[in-house]
Amino acid sequence: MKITVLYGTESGNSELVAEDLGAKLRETHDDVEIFDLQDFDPADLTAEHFYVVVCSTHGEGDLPNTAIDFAEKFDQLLPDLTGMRYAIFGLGDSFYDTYSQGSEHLDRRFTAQGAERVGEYGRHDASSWDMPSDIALEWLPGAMEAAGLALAG
Ligand SMILES: Cc1cc2nc3c(=O)[nH]c(=O)nc-3n(C[C@H](O)[C@H](O)[C@H](O)COP(=O)(O)O)c2cc1C
Repeated sequence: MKITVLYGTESGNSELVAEDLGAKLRETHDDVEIFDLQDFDPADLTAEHFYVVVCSTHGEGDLPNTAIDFAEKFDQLLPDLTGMRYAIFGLGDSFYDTYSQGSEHLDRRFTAQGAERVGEYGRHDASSWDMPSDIALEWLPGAMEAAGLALAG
């Protein structure tokens, strides 16, 4: 199955996570693409692909810069996402009351349009000592198992 990694970021952490998850996925899958959400048209979402979504939180629990236009276009289009499956990994900082809510704006939109989230909702807390990619790479195998997709050990 084709896998598309989508990321929304403001200061680059989610991009690094997306690149590292993409590299891990490419060890097992031939067809893995990675897009910044600002370069991705919501009309291109399809049940033919499995999506791994990585997105941070900015403002007060808001989407990061590179995801804002995508969300606006999505709301105009309201694509039928029936049959589409995705896993999601959110970045945030538990210092904020609005911890990790940025990615949830995408999660809500996707499920409202009929897509199915699989696996645990992944999260990285910038107040922890952990590197975002380390936590994301620990999260990925469970998400891929829930999706029924293989991953190199
Ligand atoms: C100005 C600013 C506002 C932020 N607001 C929130 C927030 O409301 N909730 C949250 O959980 N994290 C918040 N964060 C933390 C970021 O989500 C976190 O640092 C994340 O790793 C950034 O990822 P990115 O580089 O992909 O944008 C904020 C960070 C900054 C700099």
